[in-house]
Amino acid sequence: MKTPFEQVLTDVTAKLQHPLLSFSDSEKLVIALTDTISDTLQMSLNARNQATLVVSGGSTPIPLFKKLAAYDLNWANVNVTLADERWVDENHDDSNTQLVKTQLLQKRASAARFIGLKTPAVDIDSGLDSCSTALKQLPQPFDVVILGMGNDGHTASLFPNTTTLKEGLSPATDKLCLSCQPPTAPHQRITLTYPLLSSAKQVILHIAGEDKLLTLQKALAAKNQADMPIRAFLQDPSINFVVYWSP
Ligand SMILES: O=C(O)C(O)[C@@H](O)[C@H](O)[C@H](O)COP(=O)(O)O
Repeated sequence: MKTPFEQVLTDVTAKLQHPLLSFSDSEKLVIALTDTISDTLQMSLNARNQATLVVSGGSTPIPLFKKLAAYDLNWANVNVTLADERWVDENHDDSNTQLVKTQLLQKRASAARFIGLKTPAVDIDSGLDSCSTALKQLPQPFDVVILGMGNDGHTASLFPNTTTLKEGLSPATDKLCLSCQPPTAPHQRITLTYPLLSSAKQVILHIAGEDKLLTLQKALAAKNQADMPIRAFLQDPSINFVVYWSP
């Protein structure tokens, strides 16, 4: 007899068009995900002598960052950038740049080349051009994109029902990044757009907790992407997208 929660997991797995890897705890997930990321980066280093890893902010990836930082890779040839950034200076505690520099770019990974999204521009919209120029210098498609998800269905800084969301999710946009003013979260944000994120060789949604699995179930139960932007990824069978979940 399945518990109600096991039924949610079964339902989500059945409805997803992409694989869901579930782990009994966060530590096991982090070990498996670190192996996947480092193998993919290593393949690219072998083939092209460089690799690009795109990471998200939030609290979920912190144990992953710590583990990855100690991994034996030629980090000097690895580019690291962000799926999104809050429009705050690096010394602000909400800065994703600060998070990545203090949690990921340590130990062996301190040799990696970090490309941030926050610029010295006076405001966010004036910063988009130089952000886009920096992103264009990175080899594309990216090797690995790690996304998180909020319980409102946002991912990166593609927030529900925001003014720039339609363009951010449009497969036809030629923009690499956009600004976003989330009504439900602090700070203006810069986010990479859906076509850029989703074109990565490997897109990983890293989520933890029963609440996130229920959010995923809700996202799979209807179609409107403006209400839950994560649906853009869930509904696209052409992308290489995998969900990693632990309680
Ligand atoms: O910088 C950010 O806020 C993000 O990139 C965002 O999309 C994050 O991944 C989710 O909000 C999940 O955050 P948690 O991991 O804290 O739940």
